[in-house]
Amino acid sequence: MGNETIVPGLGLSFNESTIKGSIFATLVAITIFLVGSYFSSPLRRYPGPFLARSTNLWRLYHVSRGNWHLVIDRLHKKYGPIVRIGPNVIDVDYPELIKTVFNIKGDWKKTESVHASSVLVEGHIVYNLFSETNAEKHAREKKPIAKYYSPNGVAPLEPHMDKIITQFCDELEKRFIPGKPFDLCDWITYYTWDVVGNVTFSEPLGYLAQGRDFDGTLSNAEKALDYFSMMTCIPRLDHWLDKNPIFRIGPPGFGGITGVAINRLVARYQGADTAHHSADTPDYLDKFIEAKNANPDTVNDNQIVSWLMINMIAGADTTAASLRTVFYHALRNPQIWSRLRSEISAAALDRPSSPIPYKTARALPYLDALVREALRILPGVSLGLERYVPPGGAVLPTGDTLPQDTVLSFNPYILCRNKEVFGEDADEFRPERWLRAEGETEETFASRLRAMQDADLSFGGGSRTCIGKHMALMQVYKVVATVVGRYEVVMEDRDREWEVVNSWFPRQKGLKVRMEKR
Ligand code: HEM
Repeated sequence: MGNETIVPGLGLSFNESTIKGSIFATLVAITIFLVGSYFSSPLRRYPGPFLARSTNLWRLYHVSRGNWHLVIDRLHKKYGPIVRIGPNVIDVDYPELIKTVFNIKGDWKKTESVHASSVLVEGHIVYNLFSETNAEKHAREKKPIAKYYSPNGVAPLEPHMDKIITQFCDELEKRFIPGKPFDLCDWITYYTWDVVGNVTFSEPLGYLAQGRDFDGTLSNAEKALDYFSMMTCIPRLDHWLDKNPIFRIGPPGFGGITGVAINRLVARYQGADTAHHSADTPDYLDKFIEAKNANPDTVNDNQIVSWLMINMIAGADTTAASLRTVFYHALRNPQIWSRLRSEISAAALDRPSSPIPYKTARALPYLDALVREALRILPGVSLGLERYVPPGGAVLPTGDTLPQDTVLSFNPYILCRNKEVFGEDADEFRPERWLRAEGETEETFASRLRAMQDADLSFGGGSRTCIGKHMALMQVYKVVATVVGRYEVVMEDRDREWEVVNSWFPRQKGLKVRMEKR
């Protein structure tokens, strides 16, 4: 008999040689599994880290560290345009494939990687406009409301945004002028969440007024997004964790936001929110009720709550991430800020008494270049957008055919840095790349611009393109133009890099500024 290990309390005893034997058998099994999956996969010819070929845990580990964009960038620099990042997943840097994959037909289906951002209702998982992967169900959910997010659909929302931009400026002036340093990152978050509240319910959610995450929603959202980002790697895990009907082990739920959505819906039906809501300036809740009335057989109140929630969950942090990038780079590079200021002055927009109209802001070429460059250098989604290869397989630019159901991952962060499209300085922040260069012919510029636009996946593409794009852009252009027109803003420490945590949406921290009125 060898040495025995006794587990107190359980009355179990293990023989030392049995333990060693079990460890050895487990190691052998793991090795056989790793080697087996390495040699048996049709993707074995594609380069990538050894562990990534056998398990998605490798990717999950890196995504959980919040620096996936840097890891995948390094891997593409090392291996080239194709990197195997999972047993059945390859990440590709082929802008020429975007039009084929992100098409209107939707035959390249979204993978289950987005399923975690759903809810469990009475034991059933309920998907939303973002996480629904079934093309027919997705179309049914999108059709009744798509028109409210088109450029014409968002135009009537401008007064709602004006109200919040005015409040944003008032709060900053009251609290920080003259010259008191504050973190612009936090205030941008309060701004975008309040805009979403106001365009959706005609009432801000209250973060600007309170100057803090008073109800914990913002920090809950951060934790939920961290969780979603990890579940993109092994979506099945979510069934055991957050969607476990017996014992839920997930991130904090969106109970607060769900409560807000339900309460506002009930208040609207009862006419109890007339203190802030007027039919003259309709909001999304009005539109969703209109959609229900027009489609009584397919739209019910649960659907309305789902649409309301998606506005908040998908609309605020994405826009905040992009807006922070605009300000960070404009403030870090004094020549960018000064060129922007000159453009605003030349357009007679200095010290505007009210928020600058979207149409005016959109017509400023340098501001436009700045926003495009910010969306390029750090896209609001910097994880891979995954699609299944459809029946019949797919041919890569290399000539290789990929079998049906292989997962192709397109990371906007990578595609937006493609040197063939964006130039050798693609890693640098340079808004001028979006403008016609000196000596460049109109035709050359037009074709260069088209190539850059075609490679830009910052809002996704095709049938699953971002529904909130026009709303997000309106928020961004208007507030940047208004702030630059009104204030002198200086970054506290221009040499200090900020911190970027790449969650489902990138989260930046550390943009300390001081402001003065112009
Ligand atoms: C600058 C801000 C934003 C960025 C960078 C952004 C980015 C994206 C991207 C890349 C996708 C495609 C995801 C995929 O293919 O898997 C997407 C989809 C989506 N976005 Fe946005 N988004 C922004 C703002 C918004 C806003 C304001 C809303 C508010 C409604 C929104 C709602 C959605 C929805 C519902 C989808 C799924 C659309 C579908 O599958 O039909 N987004 N977004």
